[in-house]
Amino acid sequence: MSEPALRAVELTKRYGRLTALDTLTLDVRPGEVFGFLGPNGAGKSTTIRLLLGLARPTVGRAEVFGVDAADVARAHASLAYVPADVALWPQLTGAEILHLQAQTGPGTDLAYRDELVEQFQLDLSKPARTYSTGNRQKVALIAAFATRAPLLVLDEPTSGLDPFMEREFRTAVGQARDRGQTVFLSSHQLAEVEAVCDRVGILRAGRLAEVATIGRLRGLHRCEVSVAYRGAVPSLSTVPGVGTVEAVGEGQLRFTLTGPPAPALRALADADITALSVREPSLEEIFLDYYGTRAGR
Ligand SMILES: Nc1ncnc2c1ncn2[C@@H]1O[C@H](COP(=O)(O)OP(=O)(O)OP(=O)(O)O)[C@@H](O)[C@H]1O
Repeated sequence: MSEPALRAVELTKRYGRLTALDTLTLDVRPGEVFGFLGPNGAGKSTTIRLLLGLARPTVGRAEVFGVDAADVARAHASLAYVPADVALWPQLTGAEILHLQAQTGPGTDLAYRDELVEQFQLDLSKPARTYSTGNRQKVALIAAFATRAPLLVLDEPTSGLDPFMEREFRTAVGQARDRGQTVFLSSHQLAEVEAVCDRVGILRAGRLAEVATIGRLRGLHRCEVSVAYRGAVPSLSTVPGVGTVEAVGEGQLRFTLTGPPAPALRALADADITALSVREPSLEEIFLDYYGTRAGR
């Protein structure tokens, strides 16, 4: 399929005077794992509801593999969705729910589903009303990952999972990618996005602030270089890309660097450098650059 798995064209949602999503234009390519990152209230769930045809855009449109999101029956034939708050039929057991979903969804790989039940250590014999939040999330994730749907849409998929289960989740996303499925997941967990996503979109107060691969996102941001030197102090203050330079001890300097390192390396080559280390920003530092201090609308 050459159509994008998901397409948003100037997608906008207003609730009265509040613009929850502001002219979002975005293509998610078939086969990629796309992370949609943003703090509480940034508009992630609103975007997902619009992409799934669960809410109507004020302006713009959304498509799933070229099908208008409003054409729910056709659009949903090629996707599986796990909402942020999973609701299950309380009187049915986990096994009965998985059976029901396999019969009504876009087709399920039953052998793989059994493997997932093992991986996620889910007790299928219990009625869903006795399941914890995390166990309800597991049922929905297992049902979604076991489908052959070309697109998986996961809203805050690990919010109820413990760290061990988060690891299983990451494995399952990797297996989905290997099978060629597209995964679109929203998250405010940076480590998760960093671990599983090919590209990430950063949403801030309803607007898309950036779309980039994890590597490029880091490249756009400053890294921190520490050097030890003998003799004359390296002259860096006018070098392109070099930001703040600070002396951190006898014969030691630390400076920030943005963009290509060649000019800084040339400047350092003229000094007698005895040690050099480069620290890349963590995704958390990049995230904080976008949101200022504490994330918020
Ligand atoms: N039905 C609604 N009516 C009015 N305002 C709404 C409605 N749904 C969402 N909003 C508002 O739209 C904004 C975006 O909310 P949304 O739930 O999409 O954010 P989010 O990024 O998913 O946040 P979280 O991470 O907390 O789930 C918020 O200010 C929210 O209060």
